Amino acid sequence: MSPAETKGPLRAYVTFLAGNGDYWKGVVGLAKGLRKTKSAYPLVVAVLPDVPEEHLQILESQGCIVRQIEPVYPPENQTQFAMAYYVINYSKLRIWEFVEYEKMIYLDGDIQVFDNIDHLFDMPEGYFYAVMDCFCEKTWSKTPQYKIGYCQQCPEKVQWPADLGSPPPPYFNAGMFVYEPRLPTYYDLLETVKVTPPSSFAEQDFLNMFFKDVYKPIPPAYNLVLALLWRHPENVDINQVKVVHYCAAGSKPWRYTGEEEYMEREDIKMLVKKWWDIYEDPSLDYIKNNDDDDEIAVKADEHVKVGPPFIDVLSETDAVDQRSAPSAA
Ligand SMILES: O=c1ccn([C@@H]2O[C@H](COP(=O)(O)OP(=O)(O)O)[C@@H](O)[C@H]2O)c(=O)[nH]1
Ligand SMILES: OC[C@H]1O[C@H](O[C@@H]2[C@@H](O)[C@H](O)[C@@H](O)[C@H](O)[C@@H]2O)[C@H](O)[C@@H](O)[C@H]1O
Ligand SMILES: [Mn+2]
Repeated sequence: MSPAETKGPLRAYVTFLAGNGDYWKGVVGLAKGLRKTKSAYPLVVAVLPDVPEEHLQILESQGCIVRQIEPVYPPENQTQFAMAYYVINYSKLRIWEFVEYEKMIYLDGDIQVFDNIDHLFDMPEGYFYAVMDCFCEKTWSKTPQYKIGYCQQCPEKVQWPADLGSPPPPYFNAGMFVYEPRLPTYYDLLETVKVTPPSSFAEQDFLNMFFKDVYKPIPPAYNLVLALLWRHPENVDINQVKVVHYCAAGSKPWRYTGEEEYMEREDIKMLVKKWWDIYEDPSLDYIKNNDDDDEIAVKADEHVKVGPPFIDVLSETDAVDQRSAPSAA
């Protein structure tokens, strides 16, 4: 059934791919994982210009909708990001311009979905939904919360000291979130990033600041940040986990060696195997059928470019109306 005949507003999952390295394998795994859960929605991949054509064709062969985006850079800064490559993650902000979709679920390329989570699209509009992060890994060592041993996953363990003011508001991991692409929000994001000094967790810190008034935490089952397994096992029921985020050092399944700290754990080995079982399952490969001809899937050599023409068209019509509307999450 082509989008034109589909009932109701368009929805999709979306991920982000940059560089000519091996993250495309994560995206292929994600596409196959969503197919295995029988999700009703496609996977859009926002790709930077440095992603090789060969990788784009692999993604399209797996039924992904490839969308070219331009990079977004933070203002000039001397910041030491927790990981130097985090600077490219600001480009994730481009997914707010995919306004042909009424609602999207963003998933990092190092995430796998093991149970159907389509029901998240039916949560009330106007909020930004994501899972709370953990502050206990070394990547947080420069932050005040790490220095005093405070983590929002166990706020009773170390009280937030009064002389540091009020405790930090709930803070989400930006590897997975439910959001509503809207042009006024998109323009506001791009303008605000220009005047916001970067910090350790790059766009994740920025998004937490930007959406702090509409952020709604959802359970860790929807984005298991692996560190919770050894930092806060009491907060995790591994049998209830629907989405796994392979963000701990050494846990990217397609690069897994088992050598880094915690990587020899049996639960980590089991989750990495579960990822590989999907990645290598030929029955989960995309099979193009004639219905798909009407899909937005593009031919190999002409990736849909999102940019001025599309935005210009909108800005002559709806965007003006939308600007008067309150900006959604
Ligand atoms: O070389 C890279 C690094 C990152 N990413 C994308 O940016 C996301 C965020 O980076 P990463 O997941 O490595 O951060 P982490 O969640 O591990 O901190 C990845 O999942 C990918 O979708 C990418 O495509 N190429
Ligand atoms: O650019 C900043 C990144 O910040 C987040 O990763 C971190 C965070 O989860 C820490 O809490 C963990 O300790 C760490 O391992 C992990 O890499 C997002 O997953 C990623 O998508 C991206 O936004
Ligand atoms: Mn990630």
